[in-house]
Amino acid sequence: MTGYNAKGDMATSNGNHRNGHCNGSSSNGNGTGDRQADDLAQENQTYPYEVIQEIADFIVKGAGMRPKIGIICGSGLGSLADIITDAKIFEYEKIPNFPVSTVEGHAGKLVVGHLEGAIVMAMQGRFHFYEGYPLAKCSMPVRVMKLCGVEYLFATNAAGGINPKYAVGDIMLMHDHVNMLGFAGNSPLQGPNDPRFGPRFPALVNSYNKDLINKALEIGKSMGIESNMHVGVYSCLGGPTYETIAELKALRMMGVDAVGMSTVHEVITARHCDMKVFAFSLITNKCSTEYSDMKDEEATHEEVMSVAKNRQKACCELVARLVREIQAES
Ligand SMILES: O=P(O)(O)O[C@@H]1C[C@H](O)[C@@H](CO)O1
Ligand SMILES: Nc1nc2[nH]cnc2c(=O)[nH]1
Repeated sequence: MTGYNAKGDMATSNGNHRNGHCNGSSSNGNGTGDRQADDLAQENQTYPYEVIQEIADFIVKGAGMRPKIGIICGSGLGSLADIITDAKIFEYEKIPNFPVSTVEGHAGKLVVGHLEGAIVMAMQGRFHFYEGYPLAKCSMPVRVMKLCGVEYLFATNAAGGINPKYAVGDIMLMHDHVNMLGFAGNSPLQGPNDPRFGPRFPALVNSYNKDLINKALEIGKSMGIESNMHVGVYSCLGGPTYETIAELKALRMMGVDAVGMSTVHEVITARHCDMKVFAFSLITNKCSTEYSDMKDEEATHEEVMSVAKNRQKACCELVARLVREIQAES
């Protein structure tokens, strides 16, 4: 199989670099390297269709089943994959050309199995821009899901609540996003477009499936958590820093309700290849937009993980029941 380095570029050796911080030096073994090929590879951070196909084939063959729904577990929400039965588990290290998870709360396992009658594949661990991965690499698994047969992407995340009405532990169903990394000229679709995945210029106005949002709201009602559920706008920043008050103010002025460090590039990649998307944020911390509100407490990843742990039951139930409804309709 073709080797790709940690930047998602073609490597000329057959070694799969497993470290997110590859030095980018030539790997053709002669010490000088084919500079032209290296430069081209650096520019082209996308994975060729054939490589994605090989990874998908590896997973489908290894699992012995073809998933219809893909789930990305946010920070501390890995238990979403624990409710999958008859599971075949793939450690990221053992999947050819797959990146590795480097963040606490992201176990680095792909779980394929049954949930509520549907075949699903769940990522226990996603890839973030701040880990040193280009966006195309962060969202490469979404394309793998597509070629495995996935039609629906469920993306979940932990996020800070900017909307003053949001409380810690609330769930915000995403109905739109502000792509801050995109504002800065960064996209998972940068580089040559392969029309086998999707069009050069995809539209994103209907990215978040309204039917799935409505179903989730109904499920929330029947779970008795409707007052802890919102529909709102998420924005992804590059991280790994949490935001300053001035940044939070600016995001709020732009209509952002919750802020995180993921999901948007996954959604863009999923919509590009025509998957139906459902996404939600678990509000793990409140973000104040006023200096006068500043208290001693600051956001920490420990707090994020602890809130996610406390709310995992509700998140699992929401996901499971939505999967059941999708399965019942098909
Ligand atoms: O993977 P997600 O977006 O759920 O993780 C959020 C963003 C950072 O990775 C981390 C910060 O606490 O949580
Ligand atoms: N950027 C960002 N990501 C988060 N993930 C969980 N909480 C936060 C937050 O407050 N800001």
